[in-house]
Amino acid sequence: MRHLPSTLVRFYLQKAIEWLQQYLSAGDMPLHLFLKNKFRWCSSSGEHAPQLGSRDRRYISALLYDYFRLGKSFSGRSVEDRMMIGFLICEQDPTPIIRELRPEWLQATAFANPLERAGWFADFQPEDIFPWASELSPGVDARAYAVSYLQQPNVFIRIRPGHEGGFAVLPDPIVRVSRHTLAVPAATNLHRLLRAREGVDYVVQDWASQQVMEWLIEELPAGKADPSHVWTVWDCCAGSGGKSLFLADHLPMQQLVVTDIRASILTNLRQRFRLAGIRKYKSAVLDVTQAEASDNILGSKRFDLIIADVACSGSGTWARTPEQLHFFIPEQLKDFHNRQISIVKQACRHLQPGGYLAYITCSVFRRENEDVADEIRQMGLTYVNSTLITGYSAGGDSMFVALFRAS
Ligand SMILES: C[S@@+](CC[C@H](N)C(=O)[O-])C[C@H]1O[C@@H](n2cnc3c(N)ncnc32)[C@H](O)[C@@H]1O
Repeated sequence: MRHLPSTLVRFYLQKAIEWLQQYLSAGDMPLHLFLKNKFRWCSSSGEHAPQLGSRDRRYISALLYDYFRLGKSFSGRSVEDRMMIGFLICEQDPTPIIRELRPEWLQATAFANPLERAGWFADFQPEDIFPWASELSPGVDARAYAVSYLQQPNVFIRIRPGHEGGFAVLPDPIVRVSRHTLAVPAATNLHRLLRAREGVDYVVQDWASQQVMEWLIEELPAGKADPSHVWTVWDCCAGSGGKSLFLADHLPMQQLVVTDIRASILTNLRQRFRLAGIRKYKSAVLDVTQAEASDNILGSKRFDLIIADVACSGSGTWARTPEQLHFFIPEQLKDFHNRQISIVKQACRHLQPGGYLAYITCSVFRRENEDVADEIRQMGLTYVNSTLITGYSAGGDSMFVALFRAS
């Protein structure tokens, strides 16, 4: 149990509240970027700004993140109370701050887990954290999902096939989830712990994302009837290439095309592909909703597998970015839904007869998952199967995947 001087504790709280107000009026930029800019400003503004060491940054960041982890719960309380409650519930050792600022709550620190600590407050209801339960996909446990916000999710590693040897002995705190999946608490310095090379021997990929791809490989004829099939694949919203990297490691491909609307993310993808030794692919910046632009890039090319890991609310990952809970309004789901339909509609024009479409989201909302899947059926594709990966119960993200086949 560390001791912090009273003036320092009060300084952390004052800074966190001041920055919270600035952050809320700045709009919905990612909190980690806002904090990065703030810390950079502090270290470059000389005597006009407070000089913050790594411990100071840790405490101020935790106060802000924990405030957002409460979601819509404790909404009748003051900002300062909510920040203190969040810190008490979500931090492993909240005593240095609580002892100084809310000594009357110290009893609650005797409980080990966040939910028990939260339950110590009479005005806490887990369901209040995430009050949009009626919008969730069937199969999402609203309470378990809401409670998952109280803890920072783990980081997951996927060991690339053929590179397992370097992971026979795992240093603390790395935990083996399965043969190819490892978990570590967020903010662990992996490069210091592992000799294995990131990007070469392993990639950072969430558990849910790995589960989705394992499920997909099993559902495709490659996993079942026809292991000799060599695939032509278009990853139309490829991002930094997590899904394509998985496919390249597990599916025989004769052609891989990756596109994304953002040039910057494709730069990242190319770097990851280079490290992974993947050279046989084509990449292009493309807004898939634009038919003419797609035709310019793809011509009349048709694929036997299209991965549409579409832009979505990202609600399956919000325990990593709890500030999103604050900014979310359910009306946004309509826009996401419409964008998803228009991506899929255009992408499907490049599907081979008999080819497969994998529709993927990192969302827990029915509007983005089952409702879009229903509309894909109405477009004339045959539904094969779907699954919801409820990563909130495994300390990771949650995702939805539905597989369709063109006639
Ligand atoms: C969920 S992310 C993809 C993650 C990626 N598949 C992975 O596993 O690393 C969705 C991506 O869709 C891209 N995107 C959004 N709208 C798009 C559009 N109209 N056309 C193409 N890409 C789009 C975003 O830039 C984002 O990178």
